Amino acid sequence: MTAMPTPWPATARRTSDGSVEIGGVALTELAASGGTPVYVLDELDARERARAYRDAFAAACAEAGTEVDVYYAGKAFLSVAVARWMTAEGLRIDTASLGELTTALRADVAPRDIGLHGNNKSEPEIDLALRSGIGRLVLDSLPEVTRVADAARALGVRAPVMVRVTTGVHAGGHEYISTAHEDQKFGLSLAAPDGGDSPALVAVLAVLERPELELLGLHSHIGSQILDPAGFGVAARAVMGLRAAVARRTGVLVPELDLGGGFGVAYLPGEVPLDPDRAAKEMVSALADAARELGEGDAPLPRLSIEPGRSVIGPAGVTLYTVGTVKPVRTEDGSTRTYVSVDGGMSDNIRPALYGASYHAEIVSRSSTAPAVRCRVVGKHCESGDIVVHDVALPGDVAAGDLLAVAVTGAYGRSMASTYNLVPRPGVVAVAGGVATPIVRRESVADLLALDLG
Ligand SMILES: Cc1ncc(COP(=O)(O)O)c(C=O)c1O
Ligand SMILES: N[C@@H](CCCC[NH3+])C(=O)O
Repeated sequence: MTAMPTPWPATARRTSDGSVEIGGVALTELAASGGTPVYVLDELDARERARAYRDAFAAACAEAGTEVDVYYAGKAFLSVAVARWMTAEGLRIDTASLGELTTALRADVAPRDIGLHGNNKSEPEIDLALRSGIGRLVLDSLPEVTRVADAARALGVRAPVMVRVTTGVHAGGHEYISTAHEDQKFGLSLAAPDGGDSPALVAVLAVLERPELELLGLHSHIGSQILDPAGFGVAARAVMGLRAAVARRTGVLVPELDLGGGFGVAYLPGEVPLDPDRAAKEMVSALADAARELGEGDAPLPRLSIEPGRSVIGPAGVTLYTVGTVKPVRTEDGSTRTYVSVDGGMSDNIRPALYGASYHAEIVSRSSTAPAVRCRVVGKHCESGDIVVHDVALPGDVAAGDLLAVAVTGAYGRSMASTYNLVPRPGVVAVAGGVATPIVRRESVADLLALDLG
């Protein structure tokens, strides 16, 4: 039995017959009993990653004399079971919709350990957040300050809030997933082009004027799939600057800063993920440097929070497909590429089509001594952009019936899945200690037809 290297999950092993098991569960058996495609989540791997963030940030913060809360960003993938794993490892849960919030509550996450994001929160979202007493709502615009304050007044509660700011730091893997540059929909800008108050400062002052709101902190999320931690430091300093401006103007020292998620992972063999220890040190030293430069002297550093999603659940997940049609195709440069079709595609993983994202795949039902050939793994949808893996070397004898696993699909796979072509969404199975536990049921055509009102 051989452990499989990055980007495969921690417990992935190739056995002596060449097939692969994860969490002690043979993928061939999993496919035979439940069918494919299926998302497989290595519980131990996900929990280890959650602990790594908790421990790295707790250590860096303790050294600097402050504390940290780690919120797992449920948008990466949330189910009741995953919410429970995360809280068992000491993480809180960050949600971004009624569905995510309801799932976290269904998992019995303590409401005070839940956060709610959204640039356009609905009335039912705000209402559920306030009624259940969640720990924080992250406000994203000036109108939302009024809406949440009014809703809190109507319910007779005080709403704990943060204000999300955009620092101008442009970081991350793709324009669509960078979130702190100026020309996009999230947050309130720190920039004050006309020399007046920045939109972020205006919103903070508006929060402080409403007694129904309790200002917990300032929030910055600069993007996703970030591999260089420097951007976190720049953002931390910028938010510390706003905190100082608020203190000068009002005397209020905002107690907490959330520096968001976005920690990058290795999708391909040989890639180096962002190390949680490095990210923690970068963020915390930037906070301490900024405090010193701002002349805050002995004042305590703000409490820190972060919101990792992808880096906790992404590498813990693989998608298991069955190979169907295999077709050699002549390319424009005169060479041959083998198109390997699988029984899923862009409906279970939109990231290659949406972001040009790269993935790694291997045959996991057997080993082969056949020389490798250049392959493109494609789905079953009516779209030529329905690509699962752009370029991968697979054994030349790859054939219908082989099982193929794609690595690092635990984040933004199932959570961004669609039913394009009325293809039902795959289920999610957690594997650990030799046991496979379905945690999200596979959708069926009957489920889809149940929505069709005729
Ligand atoms: C506000 C916020 N927090 C956390 C995350 C999680 O990001 P990631 O999954 O890259 O860690 C996102 C998504 O990018 C986000 O928008
Ligand atoms: N969905 C994106 C990242 C999330 C962006 C959320 N702010 C991805 O798959 O990479």
